Amino acid sequence: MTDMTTRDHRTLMALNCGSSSIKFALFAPDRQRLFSGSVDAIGNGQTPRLRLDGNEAKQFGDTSEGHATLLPRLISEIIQPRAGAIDGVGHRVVHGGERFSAPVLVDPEVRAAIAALIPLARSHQPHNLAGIDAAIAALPGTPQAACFDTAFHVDVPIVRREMALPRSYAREGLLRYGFHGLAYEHVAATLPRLGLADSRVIACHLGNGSSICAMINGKSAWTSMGFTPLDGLMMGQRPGRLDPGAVLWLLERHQGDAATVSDLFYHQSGLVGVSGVSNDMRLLLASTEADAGFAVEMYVDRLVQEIGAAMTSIGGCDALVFSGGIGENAAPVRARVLEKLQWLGFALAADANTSAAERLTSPDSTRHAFIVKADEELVIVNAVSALLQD
Ligand SMILES: Nc1ncnc2c1ncn2[C@@H]1O[C@H](COP(=O)(O)OP(=O)(O)O)[C@@H](O)[C@H]1O
Ligand SMILES: CC(=O)OP(=O)(O)O
Ligand SMILES: [Mg+2]
Repeated sequence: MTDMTTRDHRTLMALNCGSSSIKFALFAPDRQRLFSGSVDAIGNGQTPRLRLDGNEAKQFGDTSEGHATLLPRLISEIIQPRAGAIDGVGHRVVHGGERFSAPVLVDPEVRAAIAALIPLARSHQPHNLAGIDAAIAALPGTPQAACFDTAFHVDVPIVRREMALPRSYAREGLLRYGFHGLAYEHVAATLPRLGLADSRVIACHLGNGSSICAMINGKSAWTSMGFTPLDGLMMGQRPGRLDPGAVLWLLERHQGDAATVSDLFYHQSGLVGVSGVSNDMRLLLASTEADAGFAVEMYVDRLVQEIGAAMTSIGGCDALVFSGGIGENAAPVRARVLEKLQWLGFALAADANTSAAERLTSPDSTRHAFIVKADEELVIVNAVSALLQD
């Protein structure tokens, strides 16, 4: 039990390890953000870059480094000297499987259960665990909480959570879990301010991993990712929806070597695979290579296809929301998507789009599109705060 007085004195840290990035934020006891930052371009051959409080990015580590080596230094050299005492840490954990549908405090048994889900989120779960381990090492005895990306989607109707396979597999846990739930929870919390509390909203979270969530009244009703974060949209390094026949063909082509095919799907496909240039949308938009343009066109086309699936699944759409590194910053991608959806009544306001205004459509547009900046860290810190009050 923790009383209100204790709660009022907690400084909390949120750590969000994505497939190509680490995002972090420190919150004062009054829940004001003390500072925040990110390390991006991890694991794609570029030098990782650290950005603090929106200041200019600077090199952090070298090209060969991944989350596991960057995290301990980030915590001890960058975060701890600025934060002072830290009283609790919340971590994004991408896969919660069937067991975790709400945030939990991490103990060795919970850590082991999170580790057991590594095969279902190979390019995330190890990074999430690296964050947990680094924080435990740097802050021994400090409560650590895990907040799950899958939890937001637990109420998706079962007919959409199961696959068209013998139902015995679903009983073994072969279900469409969906991901990016912390990002969608923040979008859902923002909808009332946009006048969209009681609406059908298609939220497109477009980062290195990209997905869509169709929400009815702020609750997930359909999502494009599935059993793993490989399904749905084309992404930075992942192909998205694939014909299962192509998976079988690739396995045969590689003499049954599942590790090679897994690496192809998690790291060498999507924007980087198609373009042969990079998974980084900034580089693709600036590139003169024909395949870079082709990859961006495919990304947009696949996105529009899945928006269609999302809309028909929930019987319409009152508004579209863009978030994530691409959704918030890649104006040409947003413009192409909204041009392709013009027939549905989305009238792009070109200036608003170029300047990344909150509303991207003109006042007389039949349907509106918005940018909502992703803030998984806020969702995480609120969850830790609630957990520590129990
Ligand atoms: N100014 C920008 N213009 C275009 N794309 C951008 C811009 N800034 C970031 N991005 C893209 O956002 C993607 C990373 O998104 P982010 O949400 O940070 O990743 P993660 O999924 O790892 O959290 C990369 O493809 C990156 O190129
Ligand atoms: C679930 C997922 O794809 O996450 P990220 O966007 O961090 O890759
Ligand atoms: Mg992301």
